[in-house]
Amino acid sequence: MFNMGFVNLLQNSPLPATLIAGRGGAATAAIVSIATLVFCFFSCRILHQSRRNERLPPGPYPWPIIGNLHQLRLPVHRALKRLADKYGPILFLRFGSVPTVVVSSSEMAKQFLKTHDLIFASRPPTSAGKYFFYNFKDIAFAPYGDHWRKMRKICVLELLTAKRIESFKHVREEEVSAMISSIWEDSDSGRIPVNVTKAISAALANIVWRILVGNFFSDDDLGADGKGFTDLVLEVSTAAGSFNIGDFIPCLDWLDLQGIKRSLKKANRRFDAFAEKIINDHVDHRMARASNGQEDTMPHVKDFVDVLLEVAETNTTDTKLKRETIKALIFQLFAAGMETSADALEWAMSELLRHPHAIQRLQEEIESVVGQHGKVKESNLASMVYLQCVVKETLRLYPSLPLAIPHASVEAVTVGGYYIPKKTMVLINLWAIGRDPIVWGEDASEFKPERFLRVEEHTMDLSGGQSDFRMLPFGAGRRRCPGSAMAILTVEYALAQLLHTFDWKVEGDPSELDMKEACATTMPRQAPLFAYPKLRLPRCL
Ligand code: HEM
Repeated sequence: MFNMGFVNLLQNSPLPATLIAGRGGAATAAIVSIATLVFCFFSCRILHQSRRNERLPPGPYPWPIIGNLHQLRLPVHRALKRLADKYGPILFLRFGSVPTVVVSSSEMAKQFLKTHDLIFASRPPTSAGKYFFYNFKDIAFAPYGDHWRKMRKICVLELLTAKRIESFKHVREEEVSAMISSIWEDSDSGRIPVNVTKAISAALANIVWRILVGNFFSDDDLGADGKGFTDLVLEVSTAAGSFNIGDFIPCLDWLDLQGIKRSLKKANRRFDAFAEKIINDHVDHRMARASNGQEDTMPHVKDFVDVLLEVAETNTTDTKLKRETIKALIFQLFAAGMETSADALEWAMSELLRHPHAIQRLQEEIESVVGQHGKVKESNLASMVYLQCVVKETLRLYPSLPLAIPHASVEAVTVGGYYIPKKTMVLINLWAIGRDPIVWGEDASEFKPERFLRVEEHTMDLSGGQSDFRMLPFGAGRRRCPGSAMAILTVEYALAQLLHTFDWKVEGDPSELDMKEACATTMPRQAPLFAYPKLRLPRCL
């Protein structure tokens, strides 16, 4: 969803004239060719001048029009790491006409996200923000400014507070229990391998949806044409994660060569009707409760839509919310909260399955805290130090958004001795930073939760608000993830329960388990994870 990553870049490689001839005929192709030549001429000149006058960071020479786009391969975070190995931790590229800097070391990340945080706190304009999120009424794609500040304030002070997260404890407990039962059932009591990826995704969708909207997640809610809400999220994610030629070569934007704008607008129309119904239902319930006097006698746990409607009713102009904003937030928080946490959980399970000694150590720890028969409670997690190390190690190796969300500079600035022009897109390669051997040692690519047992690592704060930049799975600075506390709690809790209830086995040699990442918007496994569960604690089901 978030990673305006260049997921379909290679499939959608920019060959404008050919693409157009196929769609609209020779006349359009001729216009595009002329526009392309003119653009090519001017972009070469501008490029040449900036290279001559300013000391830009090093990088491969860009081609006219497409710049360095041809150098990207999937997965993009790996391709950018290879370029960083050649040119250094601050690397200059051009994606079409958009100047782009890739940051690949913790030292450099600190310069961008701490020293010059304010300058890089904006986002580049994207079609997803414009056409799906009601012209940037969301938070993640919104440029730095008043609207974003208001959204951030609402997220941090109203929606994702420690108290609010705690109020949904029962949701996490119920949904994790339901996941455990479904795993056991689907595996025919451990006789057939179960699709762990699917079970995790379903549980996370339910948890996040109930927190957001208050009722159970049903994929059929969206209605008519047989496509469910998950399909819609996938559709928008794919469009948002695709390379939209128009975002990078503005003179071709109007042509919508890949149909991305059309697809985003269509998805928005479908979602809008659905979201209107959600909001109307909430308004009706609130009125009914108020007229029955229930608000005082039977206070209920407010979901995020309740909270947003309350904020919308406040009279301060500072926080007054438009309906479109509520709709944009519903969709974005669902996608942000669900996909990322599900990815982290499935990678943790995958690595643990390859490392039986780590599973054993974890199970011993959990048992020592909750006993042999009890269920894990969220209040137990603080005593499970090794569990915390496993989650940190997973996020170090598998940051769900490997390139964060692109940042953009609001003014020109010099960083590390290099000139960074205004409106430069900045990609922070979180994946490369977490695997940097200079910081993490020669075994940086290996899964070793023990490395976090040292006090220095164990006390490391992952939220991105502190001064530690050795790993940044949640980003850092002003645009850091506001959902990190909720994410860590959910992942730790679900993982502890999965390991406490079952022993796990994969088909074949566990060390040979396929660990390739998919080229999606976030970074899930390429192949779903299948494993056999064996019940350890019958009374837990
Ligand atoms: C393991 C789970 C998660 C990971 C790894 C993760 C990671 C990230 C990262 C890397 C960013 C971009 C930071 C940047 O641009 O520098 C981000 C932004 C964001 N995340 Fe998360 N996230 C997770 C879970 C969540 C959850 C549970 C929520 C809320 C329900 C959430 C809401 C957001 C929002 C709203 C933003 C945009 C912030 C802004 O632009 O100001 N995330 N996340």
